[in-house]
Amino acid sequence: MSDLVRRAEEWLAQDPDPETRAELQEILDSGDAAELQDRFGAKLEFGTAGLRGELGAGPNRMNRVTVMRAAAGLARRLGAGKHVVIGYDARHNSDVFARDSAAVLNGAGLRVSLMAHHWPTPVLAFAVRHLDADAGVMVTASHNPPRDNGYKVYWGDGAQIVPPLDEEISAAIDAVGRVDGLPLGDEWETLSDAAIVEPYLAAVSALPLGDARDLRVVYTPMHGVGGEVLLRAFTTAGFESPSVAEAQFEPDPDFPTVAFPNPEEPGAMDLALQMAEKVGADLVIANDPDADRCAVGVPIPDGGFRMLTGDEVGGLLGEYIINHTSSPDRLVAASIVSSSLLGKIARAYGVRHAETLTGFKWIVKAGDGLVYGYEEALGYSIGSDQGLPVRDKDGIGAALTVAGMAAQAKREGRTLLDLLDYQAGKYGLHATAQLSFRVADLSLIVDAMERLRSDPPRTLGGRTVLSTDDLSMGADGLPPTDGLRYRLDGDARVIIRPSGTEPKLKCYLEVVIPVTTDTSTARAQAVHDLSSLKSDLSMTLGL
Ligand SMILES: O=P([O-])(O)O[C@H]1O[C@H](COP(=O)(O)O)[C@@H](O)[C@H](O)[C@H]1O
Ligand SMILES: [Mg+2]
Repeated sequence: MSDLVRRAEEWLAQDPDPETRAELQEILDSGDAAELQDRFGAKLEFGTAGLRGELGAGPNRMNRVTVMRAAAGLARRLGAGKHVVIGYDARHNSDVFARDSAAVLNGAGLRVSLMAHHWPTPVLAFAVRHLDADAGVMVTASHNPPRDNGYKVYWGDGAQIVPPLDEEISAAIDAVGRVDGLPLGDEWETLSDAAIVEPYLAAVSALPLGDARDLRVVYTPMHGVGGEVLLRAFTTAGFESPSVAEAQFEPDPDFPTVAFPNPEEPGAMDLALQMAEKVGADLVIANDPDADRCAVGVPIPDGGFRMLTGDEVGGLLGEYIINHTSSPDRLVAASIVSSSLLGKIARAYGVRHAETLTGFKWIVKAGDGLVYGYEEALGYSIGSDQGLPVRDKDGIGAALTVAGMAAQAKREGRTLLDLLDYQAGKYGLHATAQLSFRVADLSLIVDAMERLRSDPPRTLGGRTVLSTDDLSMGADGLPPTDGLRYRLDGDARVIIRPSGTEPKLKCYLEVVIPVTTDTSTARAQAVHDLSSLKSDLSMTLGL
């Protein structure tokens, strides 16, 4: 306890933020050992997408001290004279964290370009390469709850950092002394709309979008920062401006109309779907709050709309991009927790295919010639024969490409659902689902993984487990990662892994059903099979 108190007092003495100082003083005064342990017994580490955590005082929270330390560590690892671009979303304190980072980096002798406004994550990822910078920082917690914030770090190749670079930066952060002793600079360049958003818009509107433009689109940025840039992207590319879910259009760090600002969460799409019914939309598009994810909804024949899964959109875009590129050494990639459909599509066209670990930082590094990468978590990076303009997932480039594809289908008298049926007939119905368990105590996840390893399930959802891969030992030449993969009887697969961005255990399910009579019979079978897998997994995991 006394050691924790000492660390807390040392933190308090250097914290420039009166709010977190008051919060920490209160904890110290109350002598709340559990709170101190939670905040000072651990520190935020680089996860799937940078640092991410709750706002509040202490090294295990996002706050000005954590951010200044991260920037100082990054500065040490890069060295004076290097150029860093900084972007930020509209969350609580994101702009403050961005300015603190700019001051620390500049104070350490680095050149800094700071976005003039809260723009989407893909604009920052684009900017790193467009400006030929050495690194980038995006202050965002993406789709996490309002109380969180985060720090995505990019290297000069425009992709988020992977090991061992993240470990090297962590070590450099650990070597930072007190932040109140850091030299602060105030000479940085402000990146205007013309300097960065316009070139980004030019790049995404040059993607292979086809030439059909007749489409009625409803859009929501889910209280995040995608709105303005997405609407401009649509009109720049020649589409009519989408109708917007007004109550969610302006950035709002409290995300007032949704429980979680994640298009995958139940209820998050309600407003946009109501609007889509009202205007008779052909397509509903949502971005997550930092606009790197893209969710897609379509009208269904019996009335109403349905959201497509990330894997459904991933398969459609995959075949579309293969059909709209021609370079001989093209490569497409997806993460191992995504559907196996992309691999089958690639094989059918004689295109190279790669599987990577979860996280877009891995997907964009799948290899040379990458024209398309996707993951089930609504993440897509779209390219052309010239490569990917954004080496991270891009919810805006993806939205445009889906719109281009849907408009082309519409011109031919078809819908995206028809395209899905076509793919099911050609490759088999690849149906996927996710089951995730949010926990208050991370040790529950550690225990669940340990139980699975010590007492491996023999069957899941009534299917025999044919083989188990412990991904922590490395599998298929991939770097080791905490996770378990089960291959099941009858072409089914389950992967279980702890999230690297939220306190969640995630299970990714896939069943492949051959289409023998018609797709609706196969779909009904898939729904049944996935739900028995889900209920069996819930029981097995006991979470
Ligand atoms: O949150 P975002 O939109 O930055 O997205 C980040 O986190 C997602 C969830 O990761 P995990 O399953 O480890 O929580 C990853 O799929 C994604 O590649 C990564 O960029
Ligand atoms: Mg995001």
